[in-house]
Amino acid sequence: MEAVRALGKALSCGGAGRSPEPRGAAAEERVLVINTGGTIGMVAESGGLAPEPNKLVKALKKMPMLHDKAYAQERVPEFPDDTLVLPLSKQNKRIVYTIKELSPLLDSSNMTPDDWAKIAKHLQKYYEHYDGFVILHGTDTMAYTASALSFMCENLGKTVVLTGSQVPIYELRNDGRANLLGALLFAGQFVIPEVCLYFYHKLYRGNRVTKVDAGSFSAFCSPNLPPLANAEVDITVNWETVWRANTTEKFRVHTNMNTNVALLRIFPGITAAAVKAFLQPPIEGIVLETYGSGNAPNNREDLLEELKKATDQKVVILNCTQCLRGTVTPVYATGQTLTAVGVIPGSDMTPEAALAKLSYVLSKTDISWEEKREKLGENLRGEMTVVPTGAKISLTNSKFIQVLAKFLATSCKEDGNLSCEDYDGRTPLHVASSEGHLPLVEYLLKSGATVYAKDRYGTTPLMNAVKFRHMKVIQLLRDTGAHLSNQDLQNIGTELCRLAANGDVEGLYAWYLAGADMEETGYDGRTPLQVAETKGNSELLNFFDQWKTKKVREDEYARSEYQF
Ligand SMILES: NC(=O)C[C@H](N)C(=O)O
Repeated sequence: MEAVRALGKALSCGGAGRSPEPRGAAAEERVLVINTGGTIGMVAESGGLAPEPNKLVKALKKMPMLHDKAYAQERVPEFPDDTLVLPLSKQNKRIVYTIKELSPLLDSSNMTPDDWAKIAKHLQKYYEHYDGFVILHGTDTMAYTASALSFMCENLGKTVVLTGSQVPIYELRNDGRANLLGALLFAGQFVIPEVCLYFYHKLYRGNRVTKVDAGSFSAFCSPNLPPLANAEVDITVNWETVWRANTTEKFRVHTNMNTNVALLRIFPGITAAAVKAFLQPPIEGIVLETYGSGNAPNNREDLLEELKKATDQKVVILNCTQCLRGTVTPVYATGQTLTAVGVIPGSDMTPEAALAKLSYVLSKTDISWEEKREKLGENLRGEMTVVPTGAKISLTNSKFIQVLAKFLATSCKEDGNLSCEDYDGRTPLHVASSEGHLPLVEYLLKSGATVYAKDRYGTTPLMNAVKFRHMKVIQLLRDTGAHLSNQDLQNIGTELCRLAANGDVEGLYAWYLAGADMEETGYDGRTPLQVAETKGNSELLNFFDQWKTKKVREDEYARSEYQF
């Protein structure tokens, strides 16, 4: 934790009295790059291409498109050794990125669910310290990792982008530079709260991709969902497609995936003995890769019997098509037979996503076998297309959005996106938080608005709520995962001391709820409590008393009768 704090300090824009960064500089966005290996950082060895540890940062520092040396040298305080900075982007942003190299670096063919867990734990550990995340990964199993992480990351609110390359970044002609740059720009400049995969100018939903080409820079495709964004002459985000967590719960990772799962691809003449052997314990779930729109022979009693026996034994069988594109439908009798023996239709999921989903759902210990089967048929992370049942208010209903936007007195530029911004980059959530409109804040969060949106000045909805002291809104935003950024915490000690000097208990309380450390010292080295003690204000001392004796419990405060 200390190391993280130190890093935060080094990356924050300077202490009191220091010039924070080169004059006139743009806001800095911070991205953590987790390097797991893959071709992007490989060198040729006698046994073939293999990842080379401790080489990437040094090499990137010599690439002007990936490191602005002049800016880094002028920067006060200086960046740590593992931290680089991109040249100023067209959107006037400075993306500062830190590279964490996992050990050992892996060819992705060597990866296992333990490695997915390791990545997920890093995301959890550093979640509040960075605006976005890039995961450098080999292409061979990138679609599996992206799918798995999409389920393991629950209530994700920040952008996570996997990328890699087909040719090492150290070679003259390579795709690594462009892929890394694109991934950094998306992770640092957009709140796309998904596990994404960026490759060859396109940002995809991670659980929708599959590797389709071993010899092309365009290695991936997303057969059943258009890209989330395109990085061509302009960067265009397809906001209508972006998945929203629609939650007021905090980010967490689920890492104990069930490994008793497998993929079984049927083929003409497959024997019942092979299927039987495959379905033996400890197997708990399989993805059955079938023909066309989910078909398997319905004239093979022996085969169907083995499948039926397995589902009776509570083995979960999820049906996916072998076709690259298309979906499992109940059009054919040969498909319906499978459903009759207990096989679950898997819609248009890729086998990679279906396997990861199976592994995730089966690992849940708090739900029954029937509930697990039900969950597998639900769209959990945008991994499959479901035909909506019943009329619901749709976020794609632009009239609805416009009415809401009007109500919020903001001008909405993009239809159907509750995180759309006005000229100053303010979203409806910024406005509702400033106004202290709790039901509306809750509604927006449950409708997919992001707590991590920043306006033109880098201000978040949480800071708006702190400024106008809307305690319950602060609490709700915090519950949803909002946190103070380094920019917010600049000179925080001095601000808290100022509030203490003014006897402003309400102001202190707002910062406290937002997560500020009440022990930060001001410019003169005193803590807010020391300032309060010299004041002798009883309400102030009472506040600090409660804080000190841990009587001030966040949830009690926000929801209780405590009145200022
Ligand atoms: N292009 C690549 O990254 C392939 C490599 N074998 C890997 O998956 O690690």
